[in-house]
Amino acid sequence: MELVIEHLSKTYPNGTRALHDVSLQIAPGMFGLLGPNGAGKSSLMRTISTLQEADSGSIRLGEIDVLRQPEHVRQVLGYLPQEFGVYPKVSAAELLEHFAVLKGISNKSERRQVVDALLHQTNLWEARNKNLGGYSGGMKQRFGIAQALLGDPKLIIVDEPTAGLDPTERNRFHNLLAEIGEDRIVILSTHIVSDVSDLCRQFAIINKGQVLYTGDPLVAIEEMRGQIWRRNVSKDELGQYQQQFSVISSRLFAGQTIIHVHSIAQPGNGFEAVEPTLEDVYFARIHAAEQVAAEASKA
Ligand SMILES: Nc1ncnc2c1ncn2[C@@H]1O[C@H](COP(=O)(O)OP(=O)(O)OP(=O)(O)O)[C@@H](O)[C@H]1O
Repeated sequence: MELVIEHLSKTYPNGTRALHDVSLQIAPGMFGLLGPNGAGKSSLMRTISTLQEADSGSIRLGEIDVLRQPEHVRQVLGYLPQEFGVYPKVSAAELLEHFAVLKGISNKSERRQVVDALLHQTNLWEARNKNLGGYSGGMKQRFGIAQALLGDPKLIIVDEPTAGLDPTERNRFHNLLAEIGEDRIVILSTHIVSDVSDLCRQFAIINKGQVLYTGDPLVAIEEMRGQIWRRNVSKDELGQYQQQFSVISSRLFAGQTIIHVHSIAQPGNGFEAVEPTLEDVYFARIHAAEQVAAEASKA
């Protein structure tokens, strides 16, 4: 089953253009949707999840017309929203049982089996009788995945799931996502580039409601080969370099400022070529789009 999004656009009543002619083709497996804050990721996720409408365009999930048959989508969809609220005074086992009833698993012994299996799969079995209010961020996110997996959905959407998790919990969450992404479509919306490079064989970069790139992360990296250059600069020089070159990122390392420049030709003395990463791809694409927008606003 494929998810095919074509020419999707959405402008909110206050005039904010959140999605502009978005087209994406998503095959089973993990798909990373990468973009800065405000790029339109949540708007797209909510539209695919049938929680809000689009102004124009279409979304097809296999045979289902997502925008016209929301009730069909809901039967095959699991959704972990950005803000996943839980009832603090009930246990994971109780709440999952309750969600399972809502999901229509009416046979008691079947429900028990499903709930127990999900608690094991998400590594919450030991803590199943603890109140959710006492769960850590990572445990809450794993519980979010458990509820999203009820009813064996074909499409799972997770919105910024690793924000705020410590490295161990993030790692554990990655492993869980990789496991559930084996045989269904999992869309992972995030601004954390390494979430995508670790997990996804397909991804897209969106910025200001527009798709800047979509494809395979390894291909995207390969395409940047030979175009990323690094140099150490002093803090005072940074502004000057930004004027002169396409500085796509600058970061401090051991008290020094390291810049990455995107350039097809060797930018000059003191620059050395580096192996590009997905982060370079991401910053280079966003930077190029901003340049185009700046030029257009000048004209
Ligand atoms: N209900 C709304 N009404 C008006 N504007 C909205 C609404 N929801 C989102 N926006 C605006 O639409 C744009 C896209 O927002 P969206 O939440 O989809 O982005 P995002 O990529 O998910 O960002 P974040 O990572 O910050 O959640 C932003 O400018 C946001 O302020």
